[in-house]
Amino acid sequence: MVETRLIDGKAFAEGLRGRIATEVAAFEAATGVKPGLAVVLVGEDPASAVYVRNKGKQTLEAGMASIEHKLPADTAQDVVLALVRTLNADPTVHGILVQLPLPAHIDAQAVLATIDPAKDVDGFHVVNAGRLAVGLEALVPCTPLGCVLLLKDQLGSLAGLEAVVVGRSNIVGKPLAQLLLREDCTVTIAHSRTRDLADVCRRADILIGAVGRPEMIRGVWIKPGATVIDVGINRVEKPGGGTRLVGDIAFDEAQGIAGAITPVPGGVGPMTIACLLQNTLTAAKRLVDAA
Ligand SMILES: Nc1nc(=O)c2c([nH]1)NC[C@@H]1CN(c3ccc(C(=O)N[C@@H](CCC(=O)O)C(=O)O)cc3)C=[N+]21
Ligand SMILES: [Mg+2]
Repeated sequence: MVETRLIDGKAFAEGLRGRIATEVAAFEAATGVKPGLAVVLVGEDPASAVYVRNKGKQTLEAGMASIEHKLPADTAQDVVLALVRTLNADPTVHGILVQLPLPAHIDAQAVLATIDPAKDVDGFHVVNAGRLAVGLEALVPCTPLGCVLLLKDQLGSLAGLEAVVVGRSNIVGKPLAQLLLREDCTVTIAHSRTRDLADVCRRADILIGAVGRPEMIRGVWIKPGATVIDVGINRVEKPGGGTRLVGDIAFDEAQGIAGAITPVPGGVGPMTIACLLQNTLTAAKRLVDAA
């Protein structure tokens, strides 16, 4: 039995946001440019509205400008594309985030492809995905970046470790595998069709849940002492009524097995927003250097 450490992503993210705020102030003093983040929200998904509000608040707290565009759910795709082009051309905007998911009548790939890759602070444009894959300077997706920052804080060097990423999405699983490769991990991407998933997970020194299925990864799938990162944010019904958030990992079962684990909430989620602010500052610096 090991004592399982809690990885406090909320506290780490707070510290990171403080360091970013200091850098933003120095950048503005040196260049006269205040980094600006534009967030586009189409429709009224309540969870998305909460995330967008948190992003706006933390952007302002970091000393950056927050530009919010809220469009009705029935907005035509051409209108969204025209807004993105306007933001691409706006010199006060250094980062553009179009909140996903988009309503079904809008082709998300077409919208992402329209964002200037230099302002693509989500790192979802194919140019940034490709640049990450071939090892060029890129804007890197925020959730994977946050996971790697937590892992390096816990473990120091990740070189040679076995990492298993459960989940193959374009926004988490695939870019996270690329980042872990860059850290010299031995990387496996597992998913819903993986055979003997429990055995694959038990190989992992670093186990990452990014499938979006509540508590799917069980305690006995974890190698004793492994570092476990839970990307899942699933809202589930409580037995007595109401809802609560759970991750993709059965958190209670992991106690006494995992060496360390991120909680949900308070783990990866806050790191995602901190990394978004980091990417906005990075984009602003590169845009000013290129001007
Ligand atoms: N273009 C785009 N980029 C995104 O990065 C993006 C997106 N679309 N669509 C939605 C998802 C989700 N997402 C989260 C960000 C922060 C928390 C977060 O801060 N969570 C807190 C609070 C959770 C809660 O209480 O609801 C926590 O885990 O502790 C969660 C989820 C970013 N997303
Ligand atoms: Mg996923």
